[in-house]
Order: sequence, then C-alpha cells, then structure tokens
Amino acid sequence: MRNHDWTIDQNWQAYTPEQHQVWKTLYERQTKLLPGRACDEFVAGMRELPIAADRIPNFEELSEVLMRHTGWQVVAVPGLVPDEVFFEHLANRRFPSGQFIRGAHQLDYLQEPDVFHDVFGHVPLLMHPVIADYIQAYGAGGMRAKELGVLDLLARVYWYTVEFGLVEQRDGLRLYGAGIVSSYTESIFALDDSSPNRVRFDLERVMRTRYRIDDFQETYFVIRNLEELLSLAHTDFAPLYDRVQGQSELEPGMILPQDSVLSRGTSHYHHPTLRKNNGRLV
Ligand SMILES: C[C@H](O)[C@H](O)[C@H]1CNc2nc(N)[nH]c(=O)c2N1
Ligand SMILES: N[C@@H](Cc1ccccc1)C(=O)O
Ligand SMILES: [Fe+2]
Repeated sequence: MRNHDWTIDQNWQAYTPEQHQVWKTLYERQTKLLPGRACDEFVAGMRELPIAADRIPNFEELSEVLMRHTGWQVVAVPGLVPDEVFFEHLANRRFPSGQFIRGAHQLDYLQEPDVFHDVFGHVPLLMHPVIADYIQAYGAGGMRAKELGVLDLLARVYWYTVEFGLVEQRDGLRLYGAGIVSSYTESIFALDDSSPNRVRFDLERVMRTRYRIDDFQETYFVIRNLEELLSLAHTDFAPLYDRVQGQSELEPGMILPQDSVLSRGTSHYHHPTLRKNNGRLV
C-alpha cells in the first residue's frame, strides 16, 4: 500500500532470482563501459556504496551509507510520482527511487525510471556534497517554479544537468548525467566524437531548450566542474523566468551564433547501430 507521500515498502525479499539477474546483466554491462567515461565523483561514490552485481541494492543499506556522508536517504516509489511529491522528497534529502526493475526483454529502454536507472544512475553522485546540495535545492526550486507556472523551464535545467550533463575533467569530457550513465547505448553516443552537439552550459540558453524523452539528446551541455552547479542553486531564478518567457523556445538540435560550441554533431541519424537500440532511459 502506498503512503501519503507515495512511498512504498521496497519489499526487497520479494525480488525474484530473474529480477536480480536483470540487475546483474545491466550492472556488468554498464560497469565495463564506465571507466574513462563516467566522471571521477561518480566512480568514487559507486565504490563506497553497497551496490554490486549480484543483487538489487537494498535501500536501507544505501540510506545508511548516504546518511553518513551527505544526509540523504533512498525511498521506494512505484514509478513516476506527481511533481510536487517529487520536489517535497528532494527538498528533504530523500531520493525517490523506482522499486520495480525492467524486464529482461526491455534492457535498453523504458518509459518510467526503475531501480536500475534511479540507483545506478543517480545514487552514486548523491555521495558528493555538491550534488547532494544541488538536488535538494532543485526540490525547493521546483515548488517555487510550480507556483509560478514555469516548471517546464526549470525541468530543462534538471534534464540537461542531473539527467544528461557532461563535465570537463583532467583527462577529457566525462559523463555525470544519470540518464546517460545508466544507458548502455547513450553512454557511448554522448561521448562519441562525431555524433551530438556539445555546447558550453549557459543557464538561460538551457531554460529555452526543449528536450526529447524518447531518443538520444541531439545536444549536451557541458560544465567545467560539478561546483558550477552550486552557483545555479544559489542564483535566484525568478528574474530569469520572466526574461526567458519572453523569448522563443529552441529546438533540441539547434545551435545559436552566440553558443560556445565544443563540438558540432553530424546528427545521430548517422548512427544506425546505436539508434537501432533506441537506448535511452527516462
Ligand atoms: C519536473 C520533474 O523533475 C519531473 O517531472 C518529476 C516528476 N516525478 C518524478 N517521479 C519520479 N519517481 N522520478 C522523477 O524523476 C520524477 N520527475
Ligand atoms: N536557484 C533556483 C532553484 C534551483 C536550484 C537548483 C537547481 C536548479 C534550480 C531558484 O531560485 O529557483
Ligand atoms: Fe532520473
């Protein structure tokens, strides 16, 4: 039964051997891919958490470690929850994770966030103090944006950072967005030399940019380091919302003359093998 805040019991004992096996398949495939692709903070967080190949992680065990490091918890939800419920959890340092796991026939794409996307993709970075604070601030900002009727503008900031962000590190571009690090095909696509556009992150530009939930991103926005996100958390978005609402929306693959372009994609339609898998997770 669901509680008033949409949480449910993870009911860990009820996962079947087949479900643990799906986790294992996804975990092993992704873990091989991430060295040299995922950012250092993701790798460090993963190392310190009770997340392993053999079984779906237990949220109480995750919460215990997270709580010690950054004061976060993981709570189970049945799937997507209403915006205001989602924000209320984040603002209180509770990360709502899908309880269910995708079936063996849908390893590469599903509509709703499951335990693999949420735990493998999001939880490692919640071990980092900067991301811990950023996502909490997003929860609080979400409540404000909802009241102002500008949630679509704020949601784009989350999408192009927490879900699909790239960061520059010592040895090159790295992934930090959970939608990428939890997707086999998109974690290749996003760093591929020739496929997508990569543009320096600019807050108002991102707020204007629509996104697609059912295919690889045509454009990724690149930050210099994770600390850059904290300055967003501390910026008052209200005046920006006013300004951006007066401007036109931008299509996902568009490049503007004023953009700082790191690389210009040849468009993913040139990528038949990756595209075939349609490998994005929401
Ligand atoms: C805008 C907002 O971030 C988004 O729509 C919310 C809604 N509810 C959700 N619910 C869950 N479980 N996970 C999510 O990522 C979201 N995203
Ligand atoms: N600082 C934003 C909220 C926010 C926090 C973190 C990420 C994105 C947005 C505001 O004033 O509403
Ligand atoms: Fe997500």
